[in-house]
Amino acid sequence: MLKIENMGISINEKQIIHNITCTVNKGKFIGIIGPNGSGKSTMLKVIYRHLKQTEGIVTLHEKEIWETPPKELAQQIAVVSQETPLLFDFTVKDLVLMGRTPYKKWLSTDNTEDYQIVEECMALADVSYLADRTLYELSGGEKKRVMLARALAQKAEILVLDEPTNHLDIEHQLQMMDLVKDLPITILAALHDLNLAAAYCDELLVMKNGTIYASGPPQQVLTAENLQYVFRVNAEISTNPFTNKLHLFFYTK
Ligand SMILES: Nc1ncnc2c1ncn2[C@@H]1O[C@H](COP(=O)(O)OP(=O)(O)OP(=O)(O)O)[C@@H](O)[C@H]1O
Repeated sequence: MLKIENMGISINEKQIIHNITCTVNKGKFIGIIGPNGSGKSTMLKVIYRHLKQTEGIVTLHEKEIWETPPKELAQQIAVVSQETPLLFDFTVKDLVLMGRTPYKKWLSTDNTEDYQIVEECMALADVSYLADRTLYELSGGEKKRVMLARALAQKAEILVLDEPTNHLDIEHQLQMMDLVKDLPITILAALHDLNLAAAYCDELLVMKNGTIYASGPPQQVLTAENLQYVFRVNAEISTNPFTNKLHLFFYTK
């Protein structure tokens, strides 16, 4: 269980996020939504230890994440961030294999199991056909899927995704969401597409001005009133006739 208590972070004396308290239960798909600049990425960066909180604590299995050795944490939390690493000369296969690093001892070589996991994760992320290409030769969406394959190869119990569907065409957006939804692990994803968030997430954290404004199942938090207050748009709440999931229509006037 991931627990965040009174967490906040200030950068150069500017408070970016504050008073974040939430518990993420095992196996749940948690969506983080909120307008631009509301603090979604910053909150995720603290969770995957890219930034250190200046207030409060973040624990995984009751242990403060900053007390966990990096290798051990990498076995527990995998990330697909918004940035692509500058590893342009590596082939896709090699990049995905890097996901196995947290399981390696000093100077140990990759084994059959590692290669099997790499093949399996490339297939899941639909990038097997790119295996021998370098990152430099890929489109934005292809890179995103390669980064997902690498994160999957990490076999972590929590997968953090910062705008995972950004750059993806509609087929790959749905494929990505279907894939992560079916994983037997905890997912924490910052999402801009509120209809995807409504359709796939078990719970949503709605952020505004650096803190959590509302949280709960999509039906509970995606109300016209909340959407007007948080996103400053009008919304008609409906149901997708094909999936039976919540569907939102937006308008401004
Ligand atoms: N390193 C930094 N130094 C100063 N301010 C920062 C830094 N990183 C983020 N911020 C500011 O913190 C706020 C929250 O940023 P963050 O990237 O977390 O928002 P977000 O909700 O993910 O936004 P978006 O939807 O646009 O990706 C923004 O106002 C941003 O300008």
